[in-house]
Amino acid sequence: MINTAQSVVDNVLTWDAHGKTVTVHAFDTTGEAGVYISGLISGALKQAIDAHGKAQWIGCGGTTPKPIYQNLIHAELDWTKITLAQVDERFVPVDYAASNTRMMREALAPVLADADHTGMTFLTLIQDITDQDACALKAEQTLLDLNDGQAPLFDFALMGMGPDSHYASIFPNNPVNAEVYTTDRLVLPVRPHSDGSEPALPRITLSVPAINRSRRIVFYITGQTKLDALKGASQNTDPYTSPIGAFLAQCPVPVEFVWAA
Ligand SMILES: O=C1O[C@H](COP(=O)(O)O)[C@@H](O)[C@H](O)[C@H]1O
Repeated sequence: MINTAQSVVDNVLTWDAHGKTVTVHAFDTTGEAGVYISGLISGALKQAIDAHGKAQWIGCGGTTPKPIYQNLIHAELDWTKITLAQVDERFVPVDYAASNTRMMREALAPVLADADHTGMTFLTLIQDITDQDACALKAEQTLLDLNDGQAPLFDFALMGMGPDSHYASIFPNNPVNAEVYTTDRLVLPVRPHSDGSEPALPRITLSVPAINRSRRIVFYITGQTKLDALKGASQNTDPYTSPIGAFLAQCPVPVEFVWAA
């Protein structure tokens, strides 16, 4: 275990990282964590619908969040008033095994909009599978169209982090890191690495300024390896080598982590 000075109160771990406090809600099981996070999401969506008549949120891909999405379908929500967009995606057809879109559609199927539009709207970032740059531009336009040409404000962001400390499709040592924190773009293409490190596939990601346009940002991570990676990377704010550390340092809203052993 990484030796970061931390305090633990009522299963909440905290430590300092460059003047900010990293807060981790710890659970013994993924089942308990899943119930907790789906409660956070449904609460935020309900609150947004009550306040603005609609809710918009973003969700990550990978393997960890699938049970969260499967849990969420049991929430009593007016799904027709909700739009879910992706945090990031592999630039692959949406029926491929590697597709985050495929995973999210499968997990959320019972509440997704059908042909009659009675359900939650799901916006995939894959808006063009022939050209990665065009795909990112079209995905950005789709997000703008959702909000009468304005950049959207998300009511909730469900984020994940890999053991290499990448989040969204923002990986250590990728050239996109030079612009993804400061760009005016909402969506950027991410080129694959050729040295065998991740990302092996081309990707499409929301930019950091786009993710920052969230009222609440919650990362869900599991296992000791990821917790240790978070502790280590949170002490390094270099956007090139330590994506999550850089994200925490710049984020204008408090970021929360939920961790299950
Ligand atoms: O590649 C990705 O990885 C991260 C973490 O995924 P996990 O499988 O370790 O949970 C995920 O948040 C991101 O959306 C995904 O594209």
